[in-house]
Amino acid sequence: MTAALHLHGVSKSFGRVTAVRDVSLAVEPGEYITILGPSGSGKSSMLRLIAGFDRPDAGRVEVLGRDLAGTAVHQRGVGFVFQSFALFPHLSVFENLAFGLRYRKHAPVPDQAQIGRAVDAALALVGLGGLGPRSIAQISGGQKQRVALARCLVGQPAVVLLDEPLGALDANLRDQMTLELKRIQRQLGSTFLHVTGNEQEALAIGSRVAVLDRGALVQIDRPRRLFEQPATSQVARLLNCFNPLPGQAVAGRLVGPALDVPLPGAAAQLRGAAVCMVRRDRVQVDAGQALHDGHGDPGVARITGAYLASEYAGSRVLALFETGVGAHFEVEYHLSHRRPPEFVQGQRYALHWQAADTLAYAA
Ligand SMILES: Nc1ncnc2c1ncn2[C@@H]1O[C@H](COP(=O)(O)OP(=O)(O)OP(=O)(O)O)[C@@H](O)[C@H]1O
Repeated sequence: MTAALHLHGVSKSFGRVTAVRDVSLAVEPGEYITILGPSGSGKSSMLRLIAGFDRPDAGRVEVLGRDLAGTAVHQRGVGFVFQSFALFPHLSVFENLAFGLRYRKHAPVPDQAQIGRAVDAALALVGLGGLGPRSIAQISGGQKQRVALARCLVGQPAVVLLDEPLGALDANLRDQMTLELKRIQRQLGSTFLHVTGNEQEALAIGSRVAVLDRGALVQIDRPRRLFEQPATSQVARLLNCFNPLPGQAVAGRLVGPALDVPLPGAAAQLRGAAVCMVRRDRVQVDAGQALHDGHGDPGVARITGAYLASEYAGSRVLALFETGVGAHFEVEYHLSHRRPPEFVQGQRYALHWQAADTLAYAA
């Protein structure tokens, strides 16, 4: 099957900064790809190269098998939704959508009735049927977001690029639009690339998630696999649900001043500087045997930590411990299936988990 979008070894530098580093990526028609990366990892630069706002220094971009080198922005079959929406404030909602169809350089639509049908269909698709006559000043932020999306979709692009599309919305609207974006994409069956710095958004929306780290594509996987098997410690950090434990790998164990845990499986072969990643919701806390070092059971990893505080976040509680290894160690309790005990501030506890649940990486 011809990929909807195919990047072949695409790179782009600005002076000394390499914003996009040898990225290759094939996206099937109908896929919803989220692109996750920290600030400055090259997410927007990658979208801009696909849209044709910038030219790659090396590599090529293809849409539906067509090499886009030298193809102008408006002839690429690619639509772009800006975080700032970039709507025409003096035009009505209807005219914001109609403008592009009427005046675009490639295949403009002169027929008013045809424009009307296309605009109405796009507004209905994003849930704004009947809002065409309103001025942009008379609609809410969430509605502006939908208008920006409809304006992109009305041109029927083969690939839709969304640059942090939910960034300007408050939390409730963001959740609502997360579902809406997926529904709209499914209904259209078109191909979406959606940039975000938010791991929950990336995992919730993407059929696959592509992770960028310093301009390089370090992993692309289905959300569940990404979550369970992050390819690098950087990917694991980005997912924001692991405790990093830095140390030295020696004879099948990760050791440090306050650390001595078994390395699981093939990771037992690691030597030298390494980091273990421990999922916050996989950790058990025992008050009774706080200082027992756990060497007795090779299947269990254990460190000790002094309880600091808890953070309540609705259906979850995060308990924080000072272990002397790296940053604060966090234990997550999903209240639907376990409750935290009454921790005593300053008291030391044993923090333990199945060694097989540890992820380990060379540092
Ligand atoms: N036009 C430019 N001129 C110079 N440097 C640039 C330009 N565009 C991007 N960069 C640099 O390239 C790197 C990647 O930037 P980019 O905006 O693509 O990252 P990002 O992942 O989208 O970040 P954010 O999430 O903060 O928007 C950064 O170091 C940035 O400063």
